Amino acid sequence: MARDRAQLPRSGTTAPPGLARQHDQRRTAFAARGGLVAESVPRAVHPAAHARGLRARPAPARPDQPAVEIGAGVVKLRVDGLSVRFRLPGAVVHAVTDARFELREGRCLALAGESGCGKSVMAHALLGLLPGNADVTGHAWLGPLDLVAAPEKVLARQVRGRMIGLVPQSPAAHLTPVRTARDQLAEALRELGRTEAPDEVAARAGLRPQDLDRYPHQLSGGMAQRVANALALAGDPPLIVADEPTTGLDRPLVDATMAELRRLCDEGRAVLVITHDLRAAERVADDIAVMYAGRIVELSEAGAFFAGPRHPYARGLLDALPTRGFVPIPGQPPELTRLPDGCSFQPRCAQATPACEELPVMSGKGVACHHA
Ligand SMILES: Nc1ncnc2c1ncn2[C@@H]1O[C@H](COP(=O)(O)OP(=O)(O)OP(=O)(O)O)[C@@H](O)[C@H]1O
Ligand code: NI
Repeated sequence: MARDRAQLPRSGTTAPPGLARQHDQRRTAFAARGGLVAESVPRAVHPAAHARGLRARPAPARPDQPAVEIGAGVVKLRVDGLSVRFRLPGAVVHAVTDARFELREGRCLALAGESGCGKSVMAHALLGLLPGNADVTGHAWLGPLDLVAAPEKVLARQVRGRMIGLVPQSPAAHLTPVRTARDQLAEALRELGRTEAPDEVAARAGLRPQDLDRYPHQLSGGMAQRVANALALAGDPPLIVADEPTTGLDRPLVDATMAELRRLCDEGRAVLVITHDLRAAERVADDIAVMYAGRIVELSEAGAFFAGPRHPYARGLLDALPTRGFVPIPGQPPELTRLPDGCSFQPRCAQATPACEELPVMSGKGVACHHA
């Protein structure tokens, strides 16, 4: 994965240290409660609802854009024109632009793309976990509830942990260092009003009772991952968001984690897995969404995607895999503060023509490219 990371340069801007820290504190508080944020988390750490009140530039409306229909099953989450902007002094980061996709029960959607393309920001937008300098527009329908418009109280009491479980990026860093895994799981269960014993929930995530006696620094990467999974599953949510669940794991653990996510799907949950690792995605995903510079540029069923991706960027990502030629994509992603007007991939694209000066619209077949 270090190799995958090396091939996939970070795009866009980096959050100033203060903002990044604020963001991390909130994620930590969230993950330490098993993807649950109860009222005990200070309000100051939850400015997302406030941020939603300060909407900036809405994403351009696009009535011409058809919905991409993939897969069967009941829709659990419908993301419709979701955009996220971060206000920085003198600049605006276009982190996510006009995202549209559905998560269905029993299906796993993998969200792939180079580092910095907006994957985690999208996940955090769904959970109301963005910092105060974020403006979120569009909709994310969880049944009749629009997660974008929902007040923080509703997200905290009804959504996080109960409806949507988050497996955070780098789980070890998100556990409270001074408390055992059992303690943290017990607290999450208590806050969710669940009566199961921590050992029972942990067993479902592949942990032995003695593993729960450990403090975070005593957990291996794989065990910390399982503790994070157990925390995310504590409230038995129908929808799971796993943000890079395999980063830093060796291949057998990657396989085990993906098998676990697959099992969650097969039990009827809807799973969104964010990953750099297309090989891992291939093992678990029913559908693949490829993001580039904040936009979803291809959305396909996994079988069709791996047989022949249609967007030139998606092809580039596959060709960059060690198993598929190891050919890196030339160039760098654009700064998210200065996106080109047309296709963002155009400067790196071998197929670019003058037509690419115009923004390609996502087609009904799930690809946003003038040449697909
Ligand atoms: N609080 C913030 N303020 C300003 N910019 C931010 C903030 N948080 C994230 N960003 C920017 O938003 C963009 C998308 O970040 P995001 O974390 O979603 O990337 P990612 O696709 O998850 O990457 P990775 O694979 O490295 O985790 C990046 O350019 C990042 O620097
Ligand atoms: Ni991320």
